[in-house]
Amino acid sequence: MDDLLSGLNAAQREAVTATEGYVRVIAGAGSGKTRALARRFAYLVNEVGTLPGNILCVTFTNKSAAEMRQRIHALTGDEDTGYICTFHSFCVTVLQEDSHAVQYPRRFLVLDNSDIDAMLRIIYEERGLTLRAMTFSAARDMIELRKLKKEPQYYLDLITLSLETLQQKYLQAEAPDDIIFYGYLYQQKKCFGLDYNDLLKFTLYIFEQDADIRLKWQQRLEYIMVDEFQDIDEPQYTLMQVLCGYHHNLFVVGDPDQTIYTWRGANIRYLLDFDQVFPGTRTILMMENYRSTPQILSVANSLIARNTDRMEKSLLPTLPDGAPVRLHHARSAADEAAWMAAQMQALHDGGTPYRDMTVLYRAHYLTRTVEEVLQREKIPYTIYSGVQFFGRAEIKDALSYLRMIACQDDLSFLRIVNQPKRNIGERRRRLLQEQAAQEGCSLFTALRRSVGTEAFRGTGAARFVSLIDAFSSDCSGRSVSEVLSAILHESGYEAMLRTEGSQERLDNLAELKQSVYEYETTCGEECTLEHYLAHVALFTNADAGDSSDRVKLMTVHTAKGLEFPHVFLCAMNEGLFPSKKIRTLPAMEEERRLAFVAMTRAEQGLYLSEAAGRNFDGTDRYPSRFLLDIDPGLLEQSGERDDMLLDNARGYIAISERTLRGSADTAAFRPGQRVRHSILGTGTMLELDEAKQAWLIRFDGLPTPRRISFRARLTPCPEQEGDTPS
Ligand SMILES: Nc1ncnc2c1ncn2[C@@H]1O[C@H](COP(=O)(O)OP(=O)(O)OP(=O)(O)O)[C@@H](O)[C@H]1O
Repeated sequence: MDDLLSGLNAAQREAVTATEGYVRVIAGAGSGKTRALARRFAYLVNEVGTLPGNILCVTFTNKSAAEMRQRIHALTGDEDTGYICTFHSFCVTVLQEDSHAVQYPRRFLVLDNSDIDAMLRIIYEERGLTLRAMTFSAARDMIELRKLKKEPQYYLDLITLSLETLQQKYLQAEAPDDIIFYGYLYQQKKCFGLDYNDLLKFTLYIFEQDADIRLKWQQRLEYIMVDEFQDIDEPQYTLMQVLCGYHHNLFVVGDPDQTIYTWRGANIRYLLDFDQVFPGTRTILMMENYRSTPQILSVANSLIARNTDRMEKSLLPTLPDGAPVRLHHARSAADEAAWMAAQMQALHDGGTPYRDMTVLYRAHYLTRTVEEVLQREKIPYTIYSGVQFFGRAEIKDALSYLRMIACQDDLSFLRIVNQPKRNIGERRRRLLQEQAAQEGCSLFTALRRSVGTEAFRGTGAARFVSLIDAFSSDCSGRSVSEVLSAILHESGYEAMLRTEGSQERLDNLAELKQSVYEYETTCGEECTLEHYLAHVALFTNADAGDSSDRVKLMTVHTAKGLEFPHVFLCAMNEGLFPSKKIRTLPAMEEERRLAFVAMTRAEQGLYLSEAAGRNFDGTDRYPSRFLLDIDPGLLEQSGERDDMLLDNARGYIAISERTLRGSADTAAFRPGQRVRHSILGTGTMLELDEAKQAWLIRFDGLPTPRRISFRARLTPCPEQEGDTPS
C-alpha cells in the first residue's frame, strides 16, 4: 500500500483512497491527475481487491487510454486491465456484447471518414449528384448536423426500419440533402455500419429500452472514473449517469481552465455543478504543479487570469527555477521560423534531443513556413495531423484486408479486390454490383458465384476468393498481428509495393504491424480480430507512436493531455491565435484557455513567437492579445518591437473586445424588446444578426430601421419609456 501512495501529495492520496461515493477532483494543469487516476485504479485492484473487469476508466483519447493501460499494468501486474477506454470505445465494447438488442450483428462495422466517403461515392453515382452541388466533406458535416441537431431521433430509422423501407425512403427522396441523408442511412444499414454519433446513440437506446442489459452493465461497473471531465458532452454525460446508477461510485477529474471543446458540445457546467447533481459529493482540489518551471507557470497564470468567466485558482509551482520564458517579435513568418530553428539548433548543440522539442500552433495551415525552414536547416521533424497515418492509402488497404477476412463487407471489397491488380476493373465490378443487387447478396458472394463464368476468366478472382475464405475460416486462435503479416504477404500486396519501390509505404505497413502488436500486448487476452477492427476505426494519427529523434509539430488540440520538455508556441497573432473566426466573448475565453493549455504543456522551456506582416486582406498583422495579456515583466523579449504597431494593436484589440461584449449582450436582447442607444435614443429591437455582428433596430425618432454594430453601447429600457433622441 505504501508503494502505491508513495510520491503522492496529500490531495492525490485523498483522491486515490476516497473510493466510495461521488468524488470530484478539480485539478490544475500538470498537477498529476493522470498519476492519481492510475494509482487509484491500482489501489482498487491491489488494496481493495476489486476485479479490474469491474472498473471503467474513461480517458479522452485512445492514446491516453493506451498509456493508462500500460501504467496500470505496471502497477498491478495484472494482464486484465478492465475497461480503460474512451467513451466511444466503451460503446463499441457494449455493442459487441449487446447489439443483438437492436438486431445488429456482433460484427458491425465502425465507420470512419473514408468509409463514409466511399458510401457517398456510391450515392452520388446512383443518383447523379455532383461534387459541385456538395463536396463529400460538406455532405459529412450536413449528415452530422442532421443527426445531432435536426433529427436527433434518426437512429430509430436505422434500428426499426427494414432495409427495404430505408431503401424506399432513399429512392423517394428528391432534395439533395434528403437523398444524401437517407442514402447514407440505407448504406449504413446495408453493411451494419455505425459512425461515431451512432455508437453513443445506440448504446443509450439499448440501456433505455432494455432494463436487463442496463442493470448488467450497471452492476458490472462497480467503480467508474472519468478523466478530462471538463470536456464531456451531453450524450457522454447521460451515459455516465446511467452507468453509475447502481453502485453510485463515480469519480471525475477535470480542470475548468482546460475546457477546449465547447464548440463540439462540451459543457463545463457538468463539472462545476457536479456537487449539486450528485449530493454528498466530495471535492478535492489539486493545484500543485509538477510539470513546469515557476517561470512557465507565472506566464500561464497571468494569461488565464484575464478570463472573466472562471473559477479563480492559480497553479502552484513545486519545481526549482528554470530559464525565463522567451517571446520573439519577428518581421515576417519566415524570420519567425528562422528564429525558432536557431533556438532548436542551440538546444540541440547543448545536448537536447530533437524529440524533446515540440512546435504547437492553432491550425495546420500555419506549418508551411516552419516546415520550409526546418527542411532548409536539416532539422528532422514529424507532423501529427490526426489523419496522416491512419488515413494513408496503404494503411486503409491493409485494414480493409483485415475487414474482408472478418466481415466480407462491400466497402472493403471495393477497396482491395483489384489491389494488387487482379484484372477486376470497373466493368467487372459493375457486373458484380448488378448481380448483388438482383440476388440481394454481398459483392463478395456475387464474386464467389461468378468465378467460373466467362466474364471472370483470366482474372485473379478465384485466387482472391479462396484467399479470403481460407483466412476467414482459419483466423480464430491467431493473433491479429500474425494474420495481418500473413495476408499482406499472401495477397501479394507487399510484393506490389516492393515492385513499385515504395519504401515509405512499406515502412508505414511495418509501423502498422508494430502498432497492432503494441495494441495486443496492452489489451490482454481480449484482442480478437473483430475487437481490434472495431477499435482501430477510432484511432487517429496521434495514436501511432513515434520514437525517432524528430521535432514534433502539432496543433494545440492534439497536444491536450501531453507534456514536452520544450514548447515553441508560434504564430501568436491576431486572426491566427485567437482565430479570426471567434465571434463571441465565451468563444474568446475558450480560445484563451486553448492558449493556456498550450503553454502548460511545457516542462523546461517555453518559446513564444509572433510575426509582423500583412493579413490576407492587406491589413497589418498584430501580435496576439494573449501575448499582451501576459505581464511583460515575466517575459524575456527579443526581436524588433515596433511601438507604433503595438499601439495600433492595442486599439484594434480594445474595439474587438467591445464588439465581443456587445455580442455577449445579444443574449439579453430579444426581438421586440425596447432598448436605448446613447446617441440615437430609444427604439425597438427587430433582429439580431450574428453573422454581421449587428442589431437591426427601429428607433422611435428615425424614419427607417438601422443596423447597429455590436460594438455600440445599448441598454435595455422599460416598455412604456419612449423618449426622443438626445
Ligand atoms: N506527487 C508528485 N510528485 C512529483 N511529480 C509528480 C507528482 N504527481 C505528478 N507528477 C509529475 O507531474 C507531471 C504532470 O502529471 P500528469 O501528467 O499526471 O498531470 P495532469 O494533471 O494529467 O496534467 P494536464 O491536465 O495538464 O494534462 C508528470 O510528469 C508526473 O510524473
